[in-house]
Amino acid sequence: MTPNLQSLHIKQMTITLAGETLLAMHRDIAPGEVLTVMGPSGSGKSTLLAYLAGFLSPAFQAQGELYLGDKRLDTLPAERRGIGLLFQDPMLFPHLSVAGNLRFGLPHRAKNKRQQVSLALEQVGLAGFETRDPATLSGGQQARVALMRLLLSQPRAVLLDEPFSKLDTALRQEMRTLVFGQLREAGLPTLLVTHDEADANAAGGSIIALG
Ligand SMILES: Nc1ncnc2c1ncn2[C@@H]1O[C@H](COP(=O)(O)OP(=O)(O)OP(=O)(O)O)[C@@H](O)[C@H]1O
Repeated sequence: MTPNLQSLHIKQMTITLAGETLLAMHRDIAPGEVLTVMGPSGSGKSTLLAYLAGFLSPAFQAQGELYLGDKRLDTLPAERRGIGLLFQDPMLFPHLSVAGNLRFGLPHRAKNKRQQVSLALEQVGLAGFETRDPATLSGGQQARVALMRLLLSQPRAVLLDEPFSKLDTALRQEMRTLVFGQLREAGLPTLLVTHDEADANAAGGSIIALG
């Protein structure tokens, strides 16, 4: 089934903190596009991600609207927005096997779960890893499982928060190619927050500088 690809629309967004404007943005992110956001500490990168994902602290006031295609998101709670997140820590569940972690990503109604999990592992060079305990995987292998758990959850848009910063240099380039390749192939609008210019270059899209 081909998913219905849609753009993410950030419309007239202004976020204020104690009466001061912290962030303002008006931007569309097309299917398969990666928009990179860079900026110094305190410039509002985490705040932007929290606004988009739906867990902005009540300390902030947000104005504007957020849409995925023509569906309004900013009035929906986080779990109904269809936005997937990938952080610097893979955050695999330690009490579940690799397959259990991937099955967790799959929607309840998904068919052929076992097959989908095996296929996802094959796609990232981890065929046969189903029964492994995540703690026995290398950092790069854990990052691959986290990526596939995200994709299996069928997000409609993706937020990446410094996703490569914990990986060593050699692995970092490999993971950039894998992550951006998979997200582009899936046609997902993606927003990347990073301090690393090499991440931004690998993402291949526009760059917004905050602060
Ligand atoms: N819950 C909160 N209540 C009040 N102020 C906050 C809260 N969270 C963040 N801030 C403030 O909002 C501003 C933006 O913070 P934010 O965490 O978004 O920056 P950042 O760009 O992600 O920084 P870093 O790169 O250090 O993670 C900062 O001035 C910070 O002190």
